Amino acid sequence: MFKYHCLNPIADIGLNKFTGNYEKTENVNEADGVLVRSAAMHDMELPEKLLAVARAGAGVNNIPLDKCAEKGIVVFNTPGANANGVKELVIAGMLLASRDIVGGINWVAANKDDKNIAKTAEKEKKNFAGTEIQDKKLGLIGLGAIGIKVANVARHLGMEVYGYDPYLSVDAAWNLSRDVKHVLNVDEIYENCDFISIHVPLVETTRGMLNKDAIAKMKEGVVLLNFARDLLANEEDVIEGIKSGKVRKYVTDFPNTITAGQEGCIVVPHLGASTEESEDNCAKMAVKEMMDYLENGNIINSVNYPDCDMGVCTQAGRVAIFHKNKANMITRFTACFGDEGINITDMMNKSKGEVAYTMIDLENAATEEMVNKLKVIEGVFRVRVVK
Ligand SMILES: NC(=O)C1=CN([C@@H]2O[C@H](COP(=O)(O)OP(=O)(O)OC[C@H]3O[C@@H](n4cnc5c(N)ncnc54)[C@H](O)[C@@H]3O)[C@@H](O)[C@H]2O)C=CC1
Ligand SMILES: O=C(O)C(=O)COP(=O)(O)O
Repeated sequence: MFKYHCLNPIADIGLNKFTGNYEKTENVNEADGVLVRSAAMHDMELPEKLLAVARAGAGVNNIPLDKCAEKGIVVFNTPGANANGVKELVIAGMLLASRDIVGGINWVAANKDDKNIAKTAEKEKKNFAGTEIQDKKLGLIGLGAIGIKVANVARHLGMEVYGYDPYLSVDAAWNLSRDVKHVLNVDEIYENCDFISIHVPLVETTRGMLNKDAIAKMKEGVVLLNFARDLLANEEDVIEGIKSGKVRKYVTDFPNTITAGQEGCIVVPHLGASTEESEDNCAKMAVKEMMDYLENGNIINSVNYPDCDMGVCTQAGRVAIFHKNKANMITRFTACFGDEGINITDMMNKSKGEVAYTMIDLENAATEEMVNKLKVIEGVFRVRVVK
């Protein structure tokens, strides 16, 4: 029996995929797996028993990835599962920045008791007029699951699209409209685009990349859209840009004390992935990944361990070892079984950066003694008897 805990509400359609072998627990300390959306986990004590964290979503900056890796806790996310939800809101963001739709709606609500509202509206509407997005230039920083979708739909809306992503995957390149201008220097986006939308993960190298130096290179009246993470922008610099007239609007999905209620900022309460479809997709994918890992030891879509998939174990035993990615580890692991005369029928070793994962199928189940021998090998973080 496995136990799981939800740090955020997770869609039932996903949770219902758990079989009778799973039980929900309100006590995180007794959970084998944790499901999470945006709950902050950095200050959380990681329970000793915990084997896996599945983020029902894309961004994992709320999870201590390295700390989890060192404890042999696999962190998963759900690539692409909420990308369409975000894409649609980015398009809405461009439209909200182009015309004062919100101002207009508020005006109507404030004048609801005016018997002549139909007539007055015709006089007032000039105050909420704007521009169109067709034929404007859109620059996308990051062409992953979301960036590609925004690029392709913007082309259909008649925009000229520039894309920048130094790590563009082959899969992404296949899915990207041929009409998107792929630039190799982000400055080309800053210098040419009327709308700039950022879709990269928040990591040390991307933190604060939309700052005053970047803004200085941009066109007068640029619209900035941030549906990725607030800390990707130096928002004090963005506010300066708005005050000076250089930045026409800043559309962000991440309210904070810098942007909330600020003139020129259109702030949405982190609604990018809050659609029925995205929530369902993410929940289903997160639960599937967690079950495959808990039951079979297979890792698919992890952000802190390599993918490693040996299917369902048909042998008597399966052992999974989390360890440092360094020389001579496999020899030492195999010796632990060889010394006891246990035959290894299959094995797989994969690495990701400084960590590695080894799965070993055995003709006989591993004994406690063998597991203890593996645990004391220098560089081993965790040994898990899957079967
Ligand atoms: N507002 C919301 O509700 C949501 C926000 N997000 C945020 O959006 C981000 C992107 O999501 P996805 O597109 O699904 O992720 P993804 O992993 O599919 O795409 C990210 C892309 O950014 C690229 N990249 C990394 N560093 C870069 C750099 N310095 N310059 C340019 N490109 C760079 C990568 O090569 C990758 O193609 C997430 O990390 C998350 O922070 C994601 C989903 C929902
Ligand atoms: O997937 C992401 O990165 C998101 O930002 C969505 O967050 P949420 O699941 O809506 O709390």
